[in-house]
Amino acid sequence: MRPFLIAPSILSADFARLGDDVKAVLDAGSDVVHFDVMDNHYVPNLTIGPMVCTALRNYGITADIDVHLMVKPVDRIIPDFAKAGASIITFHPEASEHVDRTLQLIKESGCKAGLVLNPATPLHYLDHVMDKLDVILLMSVNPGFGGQSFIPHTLEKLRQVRALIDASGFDIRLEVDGGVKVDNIAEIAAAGADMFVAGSAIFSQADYKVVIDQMRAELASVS
Ligand SMILES: O=C(CO)[C@H](O)[C@H](O)COP(=O)(O)O
Repeated sequence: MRPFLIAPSILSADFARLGDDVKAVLDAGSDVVHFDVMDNHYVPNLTIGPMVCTALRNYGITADIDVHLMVKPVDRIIPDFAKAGASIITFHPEASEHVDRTLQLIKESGCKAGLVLNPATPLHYLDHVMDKLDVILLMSVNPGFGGQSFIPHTLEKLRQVRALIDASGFDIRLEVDGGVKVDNIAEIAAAGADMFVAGSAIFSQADYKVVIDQMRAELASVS
């Protein structure tokens, strides 16, 4: 398994001082900035777009930015996010008319590409596109809001996707998003995840380093 990556979801960051907050969470030892894009159409919430991604890059954020598109349609916003400095772009297959074409568009834009599966979305969406995926993101809550509880059946889904990835031989990250905390991250890693999105668990704490160190200590116990 590759090194575990911790990706704070800036959905729970302080938007009034976003640059400083993102810098703080990276300085505290996290790896990747998870950037949640919601359109009040595909999901019932409205967040941030490419201009905010550009602003973070202009502010000096050099870490990978993992853009999770919860928007429909997806294709027309992809080149804008690539220009804005996205490193990874993931989308929900139900939000794309042509999943293969959308994956290709992300790659042609120079970003890594991934599919996101909601808690009730079947794994068959992965059929025929494994060779085009850099990331598979399993939602462990229904998308739209931070601070929800981890849905336990995600553990079995993670085990199934881990087996699919290992059997495929492709180099694909298995990311999980929603309700990830210090007290469940080891169990989630043991089920096969290697990239962990955590919003409220990190940003609700006064000292981000304490909680990130605790997550790393939990992950160290997983072989
Ligand atoms: O995509 C998301 C919601 O759609 C968020 O990234 C996710 O819920 C993370 O927040 P938390 O760690 O607080 O559950």
